[in-house]
Amino acid sequence: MNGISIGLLGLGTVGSGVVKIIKNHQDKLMHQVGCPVSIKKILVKDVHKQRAVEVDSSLVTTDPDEVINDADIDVIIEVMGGVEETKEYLLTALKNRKHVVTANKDLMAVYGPELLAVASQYGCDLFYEASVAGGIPILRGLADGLSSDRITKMMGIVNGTTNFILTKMSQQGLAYEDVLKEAQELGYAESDPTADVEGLDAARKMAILSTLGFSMNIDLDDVKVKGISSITEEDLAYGKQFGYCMKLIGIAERDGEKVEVSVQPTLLAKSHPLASVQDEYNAVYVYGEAVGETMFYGPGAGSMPTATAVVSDVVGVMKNMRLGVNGKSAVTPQYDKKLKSADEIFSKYFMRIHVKDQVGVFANITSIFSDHHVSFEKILQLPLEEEGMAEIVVVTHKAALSDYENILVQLRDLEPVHTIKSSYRVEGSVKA
Ligand SMILES: NC(=O)C1=CN([C@@H]2O[C@H](COP(=O)(O)OP(=O)(O)OC[C@H]3O[C@@H](n4cnc5c(N)ncnc54)[C@H](OP(=O)(O)O)[C@@H]3O)[C@@H](O)[C@H]2O)C=CC1
Ligand SMILES: N[C@@H](CC=O)C(=O)O
Ligand code: NA
Repeated sequence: MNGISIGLLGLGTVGSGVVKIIKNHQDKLMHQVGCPVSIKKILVKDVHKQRAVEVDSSLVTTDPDEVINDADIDVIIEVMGGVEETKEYLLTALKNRKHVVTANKDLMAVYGPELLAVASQYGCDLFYEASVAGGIPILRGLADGLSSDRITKMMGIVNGTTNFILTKMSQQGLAYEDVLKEAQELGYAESDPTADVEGLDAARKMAILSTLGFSMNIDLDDVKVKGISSITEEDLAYGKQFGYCMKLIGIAERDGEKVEVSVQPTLLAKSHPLASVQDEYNAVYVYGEAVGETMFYGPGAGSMPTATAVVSDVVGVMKNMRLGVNGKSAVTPQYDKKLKSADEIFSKYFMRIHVKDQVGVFANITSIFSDHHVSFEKILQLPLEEEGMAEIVVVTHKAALSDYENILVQLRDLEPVHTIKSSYRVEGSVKA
């Protein structure tokens, strides 16, 4: 090979990191792949925009055809985001027999299987390491490092923005809106941060992760999602008092042939390995039948960490080129999808409710729990400032999700119950 030409789609946070790594690590890249790597064309929306990195203005274009249809370009790096239009660009590129590297979880969570099939049909690689947990090599960890094992559980802090927000809120008492703004300024958040704070970004990553880890096509719609925007200071304080910390956790668990996948704010026992993951850092805890516990930790967002994963994928493409095995690494899922029903999903739960402070209320509430065979691990009642009102906080023992949901319905119908203020999944145990 005389050299590898790259077409870059996007020159924002990640794209500028890619340009810097290709420029600054040229020696290392040459050594790994045996030829120079250069960027031939860069697609942007606005050619006049000030960039975080210096690029020759002749490289920059607003015409996608100059990139995806350029016969001299070998590899397309897609770091522009978007779904439908972007998918069309990548399909064109693959059909033009260009290898593709993408950081786009929105795209891969929905069209991943289709794009991978087209890639292998045209003998091309399609790598997407940066789409899950930014700079952490988790997809390679699952596809290569743990390929001989049977994965039964994955728990991930896979969204840097929300972990940053929850860390600053609980450790420094900062306000949600202020910390979100800081996460946006630091380039962690998506251009519209709704997907971050409402859990959709993490859900997309969990769909990609569980599809690979469980070798089963998990669709985005299969992932139950709840975000962090309604978490209050009181929830964080009670969590702390009980020995837990609040994290947005993606959980993918397999029992036998059936799996569950969800993303939700979770109170984690402080002794859990994921509890120490702070700020914008991500981590994925993976349990395999043979290997036991493993944890992959690192920066899940930001320009240079994400660009590292992108350029490492390019190195993967180039190594495959030398071996003549491009397009052969995608493995079709081994299993048909089987999802657990609500009576097959078990967890502990935290609930905070406001009730009228009158005779018999406590007994009414506890009898609803016992009618559904759910017992308490912890329970607390405190008077509220409002006259005649009390707050009850419980942590249950493990219960079926179906039972817990029925309890919530019955509590809402119980006259002395004023509001169910919050309800969260709980992972791990805290002893007194
Ligand atoms: N930021 C992060 O930490 C991470 C991001 N990702 C993913 O990487 C991708 C890029 O993210 P990020 O760099 O943060 O995004 P930015 O918004 O910073 O950059 C997007 C770039 O793409 C260009 N672009 C967007 N739409 C079009 C279009 N229709 N036509 C031409 N150019 C377009 C923009 O052009 P212009 O500059 O002219 O507006 C910009 O340069 C996304 O898929 C994101 O989810 C993945 C992991 C981490
Ligand atoms: N917005 C995402 C960026 C990386 O995927 C995050 O905050 O994790
Ligand atoms: Na990654």
